Amino acid sequence: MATPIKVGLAGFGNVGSGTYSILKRNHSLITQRAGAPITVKRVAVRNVDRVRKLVDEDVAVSSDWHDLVTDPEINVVVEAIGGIEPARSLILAAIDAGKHVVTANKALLAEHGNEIFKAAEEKGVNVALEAAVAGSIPIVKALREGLAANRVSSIAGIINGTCNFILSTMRDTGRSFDDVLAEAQRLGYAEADPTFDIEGIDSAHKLVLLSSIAFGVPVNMDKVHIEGISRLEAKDIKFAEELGYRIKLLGITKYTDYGIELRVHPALVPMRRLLANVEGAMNAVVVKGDAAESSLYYGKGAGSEPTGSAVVADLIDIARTADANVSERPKMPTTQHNPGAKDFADFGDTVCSYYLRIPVDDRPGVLADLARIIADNNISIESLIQREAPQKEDSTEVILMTHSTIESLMQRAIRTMQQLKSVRGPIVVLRKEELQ
Ligand SMILES: NC(=O)C1=CN([C@@H]2O[C@H](COP(=O)(O)OP(=O)(O)OC[C@H]3O[C@@H](n4cnc5c(N)ncnc54)[C@H](O)[C@@H]3O)[C@@H](O)[C@H]2O)C=CC1
Ligand SMILES: N[C@@H](CC=O)C(=O)O
Ligand code: NA
Repeated sequence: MATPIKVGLAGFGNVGSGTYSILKRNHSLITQRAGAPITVKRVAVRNVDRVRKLVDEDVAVSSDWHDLVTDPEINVVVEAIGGIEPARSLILAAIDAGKHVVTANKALLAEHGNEIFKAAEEKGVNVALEAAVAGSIPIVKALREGLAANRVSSIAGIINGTCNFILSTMRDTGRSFDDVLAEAQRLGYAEADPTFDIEGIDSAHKLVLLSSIAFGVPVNMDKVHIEGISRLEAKDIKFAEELGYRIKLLGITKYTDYGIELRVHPALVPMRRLLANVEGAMNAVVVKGDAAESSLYYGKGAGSEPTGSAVVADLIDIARTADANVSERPKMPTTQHNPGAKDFADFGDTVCSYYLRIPVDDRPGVLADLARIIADNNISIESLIQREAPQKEDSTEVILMTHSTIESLMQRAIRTMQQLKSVRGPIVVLRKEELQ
Protein backbone atom coordinates (compact mmCIF):
# COMPACT_ATOMS: atom_id res chain seq x y z
CA MET A 1 0.00 0.00 0.00
CA ALA A 2 1.38 3.38 -0.98
CA THR A 3 1.22 6.35 1.40
CA PRO A 4 -0.40 9.66 0.30
CA ILE A 5 2.32 12.31 0.50
CA LYS A 6 1.75 15.81 1.83
CA VAL A 7 4.81 17.83 1.00
CA GLY A 8 6.25 20.74 2.93
CA LEU A 9 8.33 22.57 0.33
CA ALA A 10 11.17 24.81 1.57
CA GLY A 11 12.32 27.17 -1.18
CA PHE A 12 10.59 28.20 -4.38
CA GLY A 13 13.56 29.19 -6.55
CA ASN A 14 14.83 27.16 -9.50
CA VAL A 15 14.46 23.74 -7.86
CA GLY A 16 11.42 24.40 -5.66
CA SER A 17 9.38 25.93 -8.48
CA GLY A 18 10.41 23.16 -10.92
CA THR A 19 9.31 20.54 -8.41
CA TYR A 20 5.98 22.29 -7.88
CA SER A 21 5.28 22.61 -11.64
CA ILE A 22 6.00 18.92 -12.29
CA LEU A 23 3.81 17.77 -9.39
CA LYS A 24 0.99 19.94 -10.71
CA ARG A 25 1.29 19.22 -14.44
CA ASN A 26 1.77 15.45 -14.09
CA HIS A 27 -0.41 14.99 -11.03
CA SER A 28 -2.53 12.08 -12.27
CA LEU A 29 0.42 10.24 -13.82
CA ILE A 30 2.46 10.67 -10.65
CA THR A 31 -0.46 9.50 -8.48
CA GLN A 32 -0.78 6.41 -10.64
CA ARG A 33 2.94 5.65 -10.46
CA ALA A 34 3.27 6.41 -6.75
CA GLY A 35 0.10 4.52 -5.92
CA ALA A 36 -1.13 7.54 -3.93
CA PRO A 37 -1.39 11.30 -4.48
CA ILE A 38 1.56 13.61 -3.85
CA THR A 39 0.52 17.18 -3.08
CA VAL A 40 2.27 20.27 -1.80
CA LYS A 41 0.55 21.40 1.39
CA ARG A 42 2.84 24.23 2.51
CA VAL A 43 5.65 26.32 1.07
CA ALA A 44 8.25 28.22 3.11
CA VAL A 45 10.07 30.99 1.24
CA ARG A 46 11.68 34.35 1.79
CA ASN A 47 9.41 36.24 -0.57
CA VAL A 48 5.91 35.19 0.49
CA ASP A 49 4.01 37.72 -1.67
CA ARG A 50 5.72 36.61 -4.90
CA VAL A 51 5.12 32.92 -4.29
CA ARG A 52 1.54 33.37 -3.02
CA LYS A 53 0.62 34.37 -6.59
CA LEU A 54 2.36 31.34 -8.11
CA VAL A 55 0.74 28.50 -6.15
CA ASP A 56 -2.83 27.22 -5.77
CA GLU A 57 -5.04 28.81 -3.12
CA ASP A 58 -5.09 25.76 -0.89
CA VAL A 59 -1.29 25.84 -0.51
CA ALA A 60 -0.20 27.68 2.65
CA VAL A 61 2.76 30.03 2.15
CA SER A 62 4.86 31.43 4.98
CA SER A 63 8.35 32.73 5.59
CA ASP A 64 9.03 30.43 8.55
CA TRP A 65 10.39 26.94 7.79
CA HIS A 66 9.33 25.76 11.26
CA ASP A 67 5.74 25.73 9.90
CA LEU A 68 6.68 22.76 7.70
CA VAL A 69 8.04 20.79 10.64
CA THR A 70 5.19 21.50 13.06
CA ASP A 71 2.40 20.68 10.59
CA PRO A 72 1.41 17.12 11.57
CA GLU A 73 -0.12 16.38 8.15
CA ILE A 74 3.17 16.94 6.33
CA ASN A 75 5.02 13.64 6.01
CA VAL A 76 7.83 14.71 3.62
CA VAL A 77 9.89 17.91 3.69
CA VAL A 78 11.57 18.94 0.44
CA GLU A 79 14.57 21.16 1.17
CA ALA A 80 15.34 23.40 -1.82
CA ILE A 81 16.70 26.50 -0.10
CA GLY A 82 20.40 25.66 -0.35
CA GLY A 83 23.34 26.61 1.87
CA ILE A 84 24.20 25.21 5.28
CA GLU A 85 21.92 27.11 7.68
CA PRO A 86 18.97 27.05 8.15
CA ALA A 87 18.87 24.04 5.74
CA ARG A 88 20.70 21.80 8.23
CA SER A 89 18.44 22.78 11.14
CA LEU A 90 15.34 22.32 8.98
CA ILE A 91 16.40 18.83 7.86
CA LEU A 92 17.38 17.70 11.36
CA ALA A 93 14.12 19.08 12.79
CA ALA A 94 12.08 17.35 10.07
CA ILE A 95 13.86 14.04 10.77
CA ASP A 96 13.31 14.50 14.49
CA ALA A 97 9.60 15.02 13.79
CA GLY A 98 9.57 11.68 11.91
CA LYS A 99 9.27 13.19 8.44
CA HIS A 100 11.13 11.93 5.38
CA VAL A 101 13.36 14.45 3.63
CA VAL A 102 14.17 15.06 -0.03
CA THR A 103 17.01 17.47 -0.69
CA ALA A 104 18.92 18.90 -3.65
CA ASN A 105 21.53 20.37 -1.31
CA LYS A 106 24.83 18.66 -2.12
CA ALA A 107 26.85 21.31 -0.23
CA LEU A 108 25.02 20.49 2.98
CA LEU A 109 25.18 16.70 2.51
CA ALA A 110 28.87 16.80 1.59
CA GLU A 111 29.68 18.75 4.75
CA HIS A 112 27.13 17.35 7.21
CA GLY A 113 25.88 14.16 5.54
CA ASN A 114 27.30 11.82 8.19
CA GLU A 115 25.33 13.58 10.93
CA ILE A 116 22.15 13.83 8.81
CA PHE A 117 22.15 10.22 7.55
CA LYS A 118 22.83 8.92 11.07
CA ALA A 119 19.92 10.93 12.51
CA ALA A 120 17.62 9.66 9.73
CA GLU A 121 18.69 6.06 10.27
CA GLU A 122 18.02 6.30 13.99
CA LYS A 123 14.58 7.76 13.34
CA GLY A 124 13.72 5.27 10.56
CA VAL A 125 13.11 7.93 7.91
CA ASN A 126 14.65 8.52 4.51
CA VAL A 127 16.90 11.33 3.26
CA ALA A 128 16.63 11.12 -0.51
CA LEU A 129 19.28 12.92 -2.57
CA GLU A 130 18.89 12.12 -6.27
CA ALA A 131 18.60 15.82 -7.16
CA ALA A 132 21.81 16.62 -5.29
CA VAL A 133 24.02 14.63 -7.69
CA ALA A 134 23.95 15.29 -11.43
CA GLY A 135 20.41 16.75 -11.36
CA SER A 136 18.04 14.80 -13.58
CA ILE A 137 20.38 11.83 -14.14
CA PRO A 138 19.25 8.90 -11.96
CA ILE A 139 22.83 8.16 -10.92
CA VAL A 140 22.06 7.57 -7.25
CA LYS A 141 19.44 5.02 -8.24
CA ALA A 142 21.78 3.45 -10.80
CA LEU A 143 24.54 2.98 -8.21
CA ARG A 144 22.28 1.70 -5.44
CA GLU A 145 19.94 -0.43 -7.49
CA GLY A 146 20.90 -0.92 -11.13
CA LEU A 147 24.56 -1.65 -10.35
CA ALA A 148 23.95 -3.33 -6.97
CA ALA A 149 25.62 -6.54 -8.19
CA ASN A 150 28.92 -4.81 -8.90
CA ARG A 151 32.12 -3.95 -7.13
CA VAL A 152 32.50 -0.45 -8.49
CA SER A 153 36.12 0.38 -9.27
CA SER A 154 35.80 3.94 -10.55
CA ILE A 155 33.44 6.83 -11.24
CA ALA A 156 34.44 9.73 -13.45
CA GLY A 157 32.08 12.45 -14.45
CA ILE A 158 31.27 15.88 -15.69
CA ILE A 159 29.16 16.84 -12.70
CA ASN A 160 29.05 20.61 -12.88
CA GLY A 161 26.84 22.02 -15.64
CA THR A 162 28.08 25.58 -15.18
CA CYS A 163 31.74 24.68 -15.83
CA ASN A 164 30.92 22.47 -18.78
CA PHE A 165 28.74 25.24 -20.21
CA ILE A 166 31.59 27.75 -19.77
CA LEU A 167 34.23 25.47 -21.32
CA SER A 168 32.14 24.48 -24.35
CA THR A 169 30.73 27.97 -25.00
CA MET A 170 34.15 29.65 -24.71
CA ARG A 171 35.61 27.11 -27.14
CA ASP A 172 32.75 27.41 -29.67
CA THR A 173 32.18 31.17 -29.56
CA GLY A 174 35.40 32.72 -28.25
CA ARG A 175 33.33 34.63 -25.66
CA SER A 176 35.00 35.63 -22.39
CA PHE A 177 34.88 33.57 -19.18
CA ASP A 178 32.96 36.27 -17.25
CA ASP A 179 30.40 36.75 -20.02
CA VAL A 180 29.60 33.04 -20.25
CA LEU A 181 29.48 32.67 -16.45
CA ALA A 182 26.92 35.51 -16.31
CA GLU A 183 24.79 33.64 -18.85
CA ALA A 184 25.00 30.41 -16.77
CA GLN A 185 23.78 32.46 -13.79
CA ARG A 186 20.86 33.87 -15.81
CA LEU A 187 19.91 30.35 -16.92
CA GLY A 188 19.74 29.17 -13.28
CA TYR A 189 22.65 26.71 -13.55
CA ALA A 190 25.11 28.40 -11.21
CA GLU A 191 25.17 28.18 -7.43
CA ALA A 192 24.21 31.20 -5.31
CA ASP A 193 27.98 31.70 -4.96
CA PRO A 194 29.35 30.79 -8.42
CA THR A 195 32.89 30.34 -7.05
CA PHE A 196 31.55 26.98 -5.83
CA ASP A 197 31.07 26.06 -9.50
CA ILE A 198 34.19 27.48 -11.10
CA GLU A 199 36.60 26.47 -8.33
CA GLY A 200 35.45 22.84 -8.45
CA ILE A 201 33.82 22.84 -5.00
CA ASP A 202 30.34 21.93 -6.28
CA SER A 203 31.81 19.01 -8.24
CA ALA A 204 33.64 17.93 -5.08
CA HIS A 205 30.38 18.03 -3.11
CA LYS A 206 28.76 15.69 -5.62
CA LEU A 207 31.84 13.50 -5.88
CA VAL A 208 32.01 12.71 -2.15
CA LEU A 209 28.34 11.69 -2.27
CA LEU A 210 28.96 9.40 -5.26
CA SER A 211 32.01 7.90 -3.56
CA SER A 212 30.09 7.36 -0.36
CA ILE A 213 27.27 5.58 -2.18
CA ALA A 214 29.57 3.47 -4.37
CA PHE A 215 32.16 2.49 -1.77
CA GLY A 216 30.20 2.65 1.51
CA VAL A 217 32.51 5.23 3.09
CA PRO A 218 31.61 8.35 5.09
CA VAL A 219 31.40 11.66 3.26
CA ASN A 220 34.68 13.52 3.70
CA MET A 221 35.35 16.79 1.89
CA ASP A 222 38.81 17.11 3.49
CA LYS A 223 40.04 14.20 1.39
CA VAL A 224 39.22 15.69 -2.03
CA HIS A 225 41.93 17.29 -4.15
CA ILE A 226 40.14 20.24 -5.79
CA GLU A 227 41.17 22.40 -8.75
CA GLY A 228 38.65 24.45 -10.73
CA ILE A 229 38.65 26.05 -14.17
CA SER A 230 39.24 29.71 -13.29
CA ARG A 231 42.99 29.56 -14.04
CA LEU A 232 42.60 27.56 -17.24
CA GLU A 233 44.06 29.40 -20.24
CA ALA A 234 42.47 29.52 -23.69
CA LYS A 235 45.75 28.43 -25.27
CA ASP A 236 45.73 25.13 -23.35
CA ILE A 237 42.19 24.43 -24.57
CA LYS A 238 43.48 25.09 -28.11
CA PHE A 239 46.69 23.02 -27.76
CA ALA A 240 44.69 20.16 -26.25
CA GLU A 241 42.32 20.22 -29.26
CA GLU A 242 45.29 20.12 -31.64
CA LEU A 243 46.58 17.05 -29.81
CA GLY A 244 43.17 15.31 -30.02
CA TYR A 245 41.84 16.08 -26.52
CA ARG A 246 39.06 18.17 -24.96
CA ILE A 247 39.50 19.74 -21.55
CA LYS A 248 36.69 18.87 -19.13
CA LEU A 249 36.30 19.52 -15.43
CA LEU A 250 36.08 15.97 -14.06
CA GLY A 251 35.20 14.55 -10.68
CA ILE A 252 37.00 11.23 -10.25
CA THR A 253 36.82 8.62 -7.51
CA LYS A 254 38.65 5.30 -7.77
CA TYR A 255 38.95 2.30 -5.50
CA THR A 256 42.66 1.48 -5.75
CA ASP A 257 45.29 -0.59 -3.94
CA TYR A 258 46.60 2.59 -2.34
CA GLY A 259 43.17 3.80 -1.14
CA ILE A 260 40.12 5.65 -2.46
CA GLU A 261 41.04 8.51 -4.76
CA LEU A 262 38.89 11.64 -4.67
CA ARG A 263 39.88 14.39 -7.07
CA VAL A 264 38.34 17.22 -9.07
CA HIS A 265 40.41 18.95 -11.74
CA PRO A 266 40.38 19.94 -15.39
CA ALA A 267 41.49 16.95 -17.44
CA LEU A 268 42.40 16.22 -21.04
CA VAL A 269 39.96 13.61 -22.35
CA PRO A 270 40.61 11.96 -25.75
CA MET A 271 38.11 13.33 -28.28
CA ARG A 272 37.02 9.83 -29.27
CA ARG A 273 35.55 9.27 -25.79
CA LEU A 274 31.84 10.04 -25.29
CA LEU A 275 32.67 12.14 -22.25
CA ALA A 276 34.77 14.50 -24.40
CA ASN A 277 31.65 15.24 -26.47
CA VAL A 278 29.36 16.19 -23.59
CA GLU A 279 28.59 19.84 -24.26
CA GLY A 280 26.81 22.81 -22.65
CA ALA A 281 25.24 22.32 -19.24
CA MET A 282 24.92 18.57 -19.75
CA ASN A 283 26.38 16.16 -17.22
CA ALA A 284 27.70 12.65 -17.80
CA VAL A 285 29.03 10.01 -15.44
CA VAL A 286 31.00 6.89 -16.36
CA VAL A 287 30.86 4.07 -13.82
CA LYS A 288 33.06 1.00 -14.01
CA GLY A 289 31.98 -2.15 -12.22
CA ASP A 290 33.48 -5.64 -12.23
CA ALA A 291 30.38 -7.21 -13.77
CA ALA A 292 28.65 -4.48 -15.80
CA GLU A 293 32.03 -3.07 -16.91
CA SER A 294 31.69 0.49 -18.23
CA SER A 295 28.31 2.28 -18.25
CA LEU A 296 27.59 5.91 -19.06
CA TYR A 297 24.79 8.13 -17.69
CA TYR A 298 24.03 11.37 -19.50
CA GLY A 299 21.53 14.17 -18.95
CA LYS A 300 20.80 17.61 -17.58
CA GLY A 301 22.66 18.23 -14.37
CA ALA A 302 21.11 21.60 -13.62
CA GLY A 303 18.00 23.68 -14.28
CA SER A 304 14.58 24.04 -12.75
CA GLU A 305 12.53 21.09 -14.06
CA PRO A 306 15.47 18.74 -14.74
CA THR A 307 16.39 18.98 -11.05
CA GLY A 308 12.71 18.93 -10.06
CA SER A 309 12.40 15.67 -12.00
CA ALA A 310 14.83 14.01 -9.57
CA VAL A 311 13.07 15.50 -6.53
CA VAL A 312 9.72 14.14 -7.72
CA ALA A 313 11.22 10.70 -8.47
CA ASP A 314 12.41 10.58 -4.85
CA LEU A 315 8.94 11.62 -3.64
CA ILE A 316 7.40 8.77 -5.67
CA ASP A 317 9.87 6.30 -4.14
CA ILE A 318 8.99 7.54 -0.67
CA ALA A 319 5.25 7.21 -1.36
CA ARG A 320 5.82 3.61 -2.46
CA THR A 321 8.08 2.60 0.42
CA ALA A 322 7.07 4.78 3.38
CA ASP A 323 5.01 1.95 4.89
CA ALA A 324 7.66 -0.68 4.23
CA ASN A 325 10.02 -2.00 6.84
CA VAL A 326 13.12 0.25 7.00
CA SER A 327 15.30 -2.67 5.86
CA GLU A 328 13.29 -2.92 2.65
CA ARG A 329 14.00 0.69 1.66
CA PRO A 330 17.04 1.77 -0.32
CA LYS A 331 19.95 2.41 2.00
CA MET A 332 21.36 5.89 2.55
CA PRO A 333 25.01 6.56 1.74
CA THR A 334 26.80 6.16 5.05
CA THR A 335 24.34 3.62 6.40
CA GLN A 336 25.54 1.10 3.84
CA HIS A 337 28.97 1.57 5.41
CA ASN A 338 31.41 -1.04 4.24
CA PRO A 339 33.59 -1.93 7.23
CA GLY A 340 36.24 -3.46 4.96
CA ALA A 341 36.49 -0.34 2.79
CA LYS A 342 39.90 1.12 2.15
CA ASP A 343 40.92 4.45 3.57
CA PHE A 344 41.17 7.54 1.36
CA ALA A 345 44.31 7.80 -0.75
CA ASP A 346 46.90 10.56 -0.41
CA PHE A 347 46.75 12.75 -3.50
CA GLY A 348 50.52 12.30 -3.92
CA ASP A 349 49.97 8.57 -4.55
CA THR A 350 47.53 9.18 -7.44
CA VAL A 351 48.55 7.61 -10.74
CA CYS A 352 47.99 9.83 -13.78
CA SER A 353 49.47 10.91 -17.07
CA TYR A 354 50.23 14.59 -17.61
CA TYR A 355 50.24 17.53 -20.01
CA LEU A 356 52.85 20.16 -19.17
CA ARG A 357 53.25 23.50 -20.93
CA ILE A 358 56.69 24.87 -20.17
CA PRO A 359 57.82 28.38 -21.22
CA VAL A 360 61.53 28.13 -22.00
CA ASP A 361 64.49 29.87 -23.66
CA ASP A 362 64.76 29.02 -27.31
CA ARG A 363 68.31 27.68 -27.30
CA PRO A 364 70.10 24.36 -27.69
CA GLY A 365 70.24 22.04 -24.67
CA VAL A 366 66.97 23.16 -23.05
CA LEU A 367 64.94 20.18 -24.24
CA ALA A 368 67.70 17.83 -23.14
CA ASP A 369 67.64 19.35 -19.63
CA LEU A 370 63.86 18.86 -19.37
CA ALA A 371 64.09 15.28 -20.67
CA ARG A 372 66.86 14.46 -18.16
CA ILE A 373 64.80 15.71 -15.19
CA ILE A 374 61.80 13.71 -16.35
CA ALA A 375 63.93 10.55 -16.74
CA ASP A 376 65.63 11.10 -13.33
CA ASN A 377 62.16 10.87 -11.78
CA ASN A 378 61.36 7.59 -13.56
CA ILE A 379 58.75 9.26 -15.73
CA SER A 380 58.47 8.33 -19.37
CA ILE A 381 57.70 10.90 -22.05
CA GLU A 382 54.88 10.17 -24.50
CA SER A 383 55.54 13.20 -26.70
CA LEU A 384 57.40 16.48 -26.62
CA ILE A 385 56.40 19.31 -28.95
CA GLN A 386 58.08 22.68 -29.30
CA ARG A 387 55.79 25.65 -30.00
CA GLU A 388 56.73 29.02 -31.41
CA ALA A 389 56.03 31.93 -29.09
CA PRO A 390 55.87 34.72 -31.67
CA GLN A 391 55.93 37.70 -29.30
CA LYS A 392 59.40 36.86 -27.92
CA GLU A 393 61.86 35.57 -30.46
CA ASP A 394 64.27 34.08 -27.94
CA SER A 395 61.56 32.12 -26.11
CA THR A 396 59.38 29.19 -26.93
CA GLU A 397 56.93 26.82 -25.28
CA VAL A 398 57.32 23.09 -24.87
CA ILE A 399 54.30 20.80 -24.57
CA LEU A 400 55.34 17.65 -22.79
CA MET A 401 52.97 14.71 -22.49
CA THR A 402 53.88 11.86 -20.15
CA HIS A 403 52.85 8.26 -19.69
CA SER A 404 51.28 7.26 -16.35
CA THR A 405 53.28 8.13 -13.29
CA ILE A 406 52.82 8.93 -9.63
CA GLU A 407 51.67 12.45 -8.74
CA SER A 408 54.42 12.98 -6.13
CA LEU A 409 57.13 12.08 -8.69
CA MET A 410 55.57 14.44 -11.21
CA GLN A 411 55.44 17.26 -8.66
CA ARG A 412 59.11 16.66 -7.78
CA ALA A 413 60.07 16.78 -11.45
CA ILE A 414 58.09 20.00 -11.92
CA ARG A 415 59.78 21.63 -8.92
CA THR A 416 63.20 20.75 -10.36
CA MET A 417 62.31 21.95 -13.87
CA GLN A 418 60.90 25.15 -12.45
CA GLN A 419 64.34 25.93 -10.96
CA LEU A 420 66.12 25.77 -14.34
CA LYS A 421 67.29 29.19 -15.52
CA SER A 422 65.99 28.38 -18.98
CA VAL A 423 62.41 27.96 -17.67
CA ARG A 424 60.89 31.43 -18.00
CA GLY A 425 57.65 31.21 -16.09
CA PRO A 426 55.23 28.94 -14.25
CA ILE A 427 54.79 25.46 -15.74
CA VAL A 428 51.15 24.71 -16.56
CA VAL A 429 50.16 21.24 -15.34
CA LEU A 430 47.06 19.40 -16.50
CA ARG A 431 46.17 15.74 -16.07
CA LYS A 432 44.99 13.33 -18.74
CA GLU A 433 42.22 10.80 -18.24
CA GLU A 434 42.09 8.09 -20.88
CA LEU A 435 38.82 6.69 -19.41
CA GLN A 436 39.39 3.19 -20.82
N1 LIG B 1 19.71 25.36 -9.74
C1 LIG B 1 20.02 24.13 -10.09
O1 LIG B 1 20.07 23.79 -11.27
C2 LIG B 1 20.31 23.13 -9.04
C3 LIG B 1 20.32 23.45 -7.71
N2 LIG B 1 20.58 22.48 -6.76
C4 LIG B 1 20.54 22.81 -5.36
O2 LIG B 1 19.20 23.12 -5.00
C5 LIG B 1 19.18 24.07 -3.95
C6 LIG B 1 18.35 25.26 -4.34
O3 LIG B 1 18.93 25.85 -5.50
P1 LIG B 1 18.09 26.91 -6.37
O4 LIG B 1 16.69 26.48 -6.49
O5 LIG B 1 18.90 27.10 -7.61
O6 LIG B 1 18.20 28.20 -5.44
P2 LIG B 1 17.36 29.57 -5.57
O7 LIG B 1 18.22 30.63 -5.02
O8 LIG B 1 16.80 29.71 -6.95
O9 LIG B 1 16.12 29.33 -4.59
C7 LIG B 1 16.25 29.33 -3.19
C8 LIG B 1 14.87 29.45 -2.58
O10 LIG B 1 14.99 29.24 -1.17
C9 LIG B 1 14.29 30.29 -0.48
N3 LIG B 1 14.96 30.49 0.81
C10 LIG B 1 16.25 30.84 1.03
N4 LIG B 1 16.48 30.91 2.34
C11 LIG B 1 15.33 30.62 2.96
C12 LIG B 1 14.92 30.52 4.33
N5 LIG B 1 15.78 30.76 5.31
N6 LIG B 1 13.65 30.17 4.60
C13 LIG B 1 12.77 29.91 3.59
N7 LIG B 1 13.09 29.97 2.29
C14 LIG B 1 14.36 30.33 1.98
C15 LIG B 1 14.35 31.49 -1.38
O11 LIG B 1 13.29 32.35 -1.09
C16 LIG B 1 14.20 30.81 -2.76
O12 LIG B 1 12.83 30.62 -3.01
C17 LIG B 1 20.65 24.39 -3.65
O13 LIG B 1 21.08 23.53 -2.61
C18 LIG B 1 21.35 24.02 -4.94
O14 LIG B 1 22.70 23.66 -4.75
C19 LIG B 1 20.81 21.17 -7.11
C20 LIG B 1 20.81 20.81 -8.42
C21 LIG B 1 20.60 21.76 -9.49
N1 LIG C 1 25.54 24.72 -10.05
C1 LIG C 1 25.30 23.36 -10.36
C2 LIG C 1 23.83 23.08 -10.31
C3 LIG C 1 23.54 21.66 -10.19
O1 LIG C 1 23.98 20.95 -9.33
C4 LIG C 1 25.83 23.04 -11.75
O2 LIG C 1 26.18 23.98 -12.47
O3 LIG C 1 25.94 21.85 -12.09
NA1 NA D 1 20.64 12.74 -9.99
